[in-house]
Amino acid sequence: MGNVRRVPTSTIEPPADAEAPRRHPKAPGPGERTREHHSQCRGCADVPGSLRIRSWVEDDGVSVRSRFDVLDEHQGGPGLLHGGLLMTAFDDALGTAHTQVVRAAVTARMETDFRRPVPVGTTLWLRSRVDAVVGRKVYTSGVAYLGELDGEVAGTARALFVKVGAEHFLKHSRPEDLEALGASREVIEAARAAP
Ligand SMILES: CCCCCCCC(=O)SCCNC(=O)CCNC(=O)[C@H](O)C(C)(C)COP(=O)(O)OP(=O)(O)OC[C@H]1O[C@@H](n2cnc3c(N)ncnc32)[C@H](O)[C@@H]1OP(=O)(O)O
Repeated sequence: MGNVRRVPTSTIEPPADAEAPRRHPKAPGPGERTREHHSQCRGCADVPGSLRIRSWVEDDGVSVRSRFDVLDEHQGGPGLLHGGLLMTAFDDALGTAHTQVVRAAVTARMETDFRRPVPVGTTLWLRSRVDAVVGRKVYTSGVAYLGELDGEVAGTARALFVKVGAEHFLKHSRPEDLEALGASREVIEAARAAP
């Protein structure tokens, strides 16, 4: 297999004794609309090619509900939502749930069950939550419903996010995107030179 990195075999089931997650003090409160991940995010930003997912914080301050209007441009099979875009919707919604609890984390692993086809014209509602945080690992899960919250289940997903610091982006993002966010060339170069 040469240089191919071994795929981790650890489960994404949270440990039974993990503590319940708590809302980050700077995260939006119950009923509030959540912030987009980034101004160019293809999940939630208001830009061409985005799924334009909108999310709101639930009463517990940790879970979120998200709305995804399925349009012609989201087709896979004729008149039906592309499965990869349902995964994108879950990635975004679960990623929004994690920002209620931790500042920055990236998707390490995600599992999706596709239960029902989703016709174009449907509004999908997703409920997403953080189940546990253990060290850098953030365990999340979610359900997508057809037409209304708690309607027929279209799919379910679980994802493991891993907390990262600013150096993750300083090392890997395009320099011009970092500079647009205010990072200096010196800071970017120093992060890239670090081991
Ligand atoms: C602001 C965020 C917005 C989010 C919304 C949208 C989400 C996204 O699109 S994120 C983009 C897609 N994801 C990525 O690009 C991530 C690419 N991967 C990486 O950068 C790295 O592999 C990363 C950061 C996940 C982990 O690397 P690294 O920091 O070296 O940590 P590492 O030591 O390997 O793993 C930490 C722990 O997670 C576990 N882990 C890591 N990957 C996996 C995996 N795929 N499956 C199961 N467990 C895993 C490890 O086993 C380890 O567990 P333990 O602490 O118990 O030993």
